[in-house]
Amino acid sequence: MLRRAMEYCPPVPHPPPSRLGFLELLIRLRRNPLECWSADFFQQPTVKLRLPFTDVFVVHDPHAIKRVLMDNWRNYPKDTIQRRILSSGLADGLLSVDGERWDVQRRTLAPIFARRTVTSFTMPMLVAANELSAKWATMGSSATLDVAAEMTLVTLNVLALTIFSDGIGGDLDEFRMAMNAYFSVIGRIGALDLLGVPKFVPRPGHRRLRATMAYFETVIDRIVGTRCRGRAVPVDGPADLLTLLLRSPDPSTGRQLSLSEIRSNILTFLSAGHETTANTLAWSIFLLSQSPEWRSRVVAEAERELSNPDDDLAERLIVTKAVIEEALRLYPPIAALSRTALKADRLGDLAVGAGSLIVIAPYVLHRHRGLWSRPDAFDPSRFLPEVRGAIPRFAYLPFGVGPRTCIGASFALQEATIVLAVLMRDFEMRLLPHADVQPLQRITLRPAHGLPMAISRRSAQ
Ligand code: HEM
Repeated sequence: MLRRAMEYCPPVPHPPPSRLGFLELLIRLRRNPLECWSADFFQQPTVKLRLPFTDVFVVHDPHAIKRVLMDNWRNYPKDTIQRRILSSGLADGLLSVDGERWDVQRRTLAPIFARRTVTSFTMPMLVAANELSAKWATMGSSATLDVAAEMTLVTLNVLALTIFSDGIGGDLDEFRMAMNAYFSVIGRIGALDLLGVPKFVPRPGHRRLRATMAYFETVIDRIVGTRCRGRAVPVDGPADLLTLLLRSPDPSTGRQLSLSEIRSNILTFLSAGHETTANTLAWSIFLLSQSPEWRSRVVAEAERELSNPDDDLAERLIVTKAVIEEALRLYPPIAALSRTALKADRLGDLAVGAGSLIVIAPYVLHRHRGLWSRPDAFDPSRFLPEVRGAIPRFAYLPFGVGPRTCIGASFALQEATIVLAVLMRDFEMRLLPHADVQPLQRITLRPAHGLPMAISRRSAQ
């Protein structure tokens, strides 16, 4: 009882008590889609809505989720809104392609993200975490920083070190600024998208987006060109993702990815793996700043395990990983997934017409009253190995599920675990008193006003 009274429930927008009208829905979708979920969505398994242009099924019934994302997944391709929001400009990458092209790319890329390859990236992940720690250590005894922005630096650095181990070959800051510009344009759901206005009708900011894409392509082409002449990859090339991409044949046909597919996939990994993991880290640090109990457990584990940095390091950081998984539950970086029904289907008792829009929102699912106890409370113990198996399989989907599940899930979990452990071992991080921390859904779910914190070295205390 006492424990419950002390439980920390982190900030979220207060759900409107009743459904929103269409105009209010449009306004809130543009401002912050999290504000659209009225209280009933957190209680009902599946909700059918009629919008002017289509029926929408908001699906949080585990059986129906299984049908849409696994059993009948070919009937539910990504819809145009998700395609535009998540993958603008990444036309040939795994996130965007469908049908036969997706089959080939997924088969070809799967071994690159297999467990053994990912654990071999422990060292570059540690290098990036230690570089950030060394930078913070030079900043004096009580520096103040936007920790959310710092996390985007470290995750971009991890990707730079694991994709191109010999560096981006230019200015990492310039690349990061281009990434920020890219995300600020693609992250907004506008009325033109909701009303199904075709792609050729210009959206605000999209001219700038084309210039940013051209910049990325030039940088990546220069790196690929330096690494290999034509398709000849040096046999002693570095053991990084670029080498794996250049070498990987499709296991079924032996065909290699084209240079354009390689370029799109590098860009896809950079954009799909950068902000998502950065926000996971930012939310984990924020949640730990509010919980002395979990903070000291993570610090004790980090001090014990980081002294032995083998490839299995992340697997030994059990408490740290539980905190990250709880942060992914409360603030899932991809807060909503959407699909279109190609043909008519049934989801339980409901008939779904061809062309209907299906929305599955991890943000709602993870706080669903019918699936979780104390859904709004921060409690990483739900994810400790002895009880984790009790979480229903389709109740927790930070990485999606089924054939189109996130290919980088183990990469992201390993990276976030290692970086969080290093920073918690080395620093005390306190939220500034005036900080107003609120989640905002753009392309990813991030703290709306950053995460201003006072940082001081733990060894110096
Ligand atoms: C915490 C970090 C991450 C989260 C929360 C996340 C989440 C997701 C989700 C929810 C999907 C499925 C979307 C859908 O079904 O519509 C997805 C797909 C994908 N993710 Fe991640 N992701 C993360 C990190 C990464 C990383 C590090 C990479 C690569 C380096 C990556 C690459 C991809 C790709 C390529 C896909 C498309 C897979 C396909 O369609 O076959 N992600 N991610």
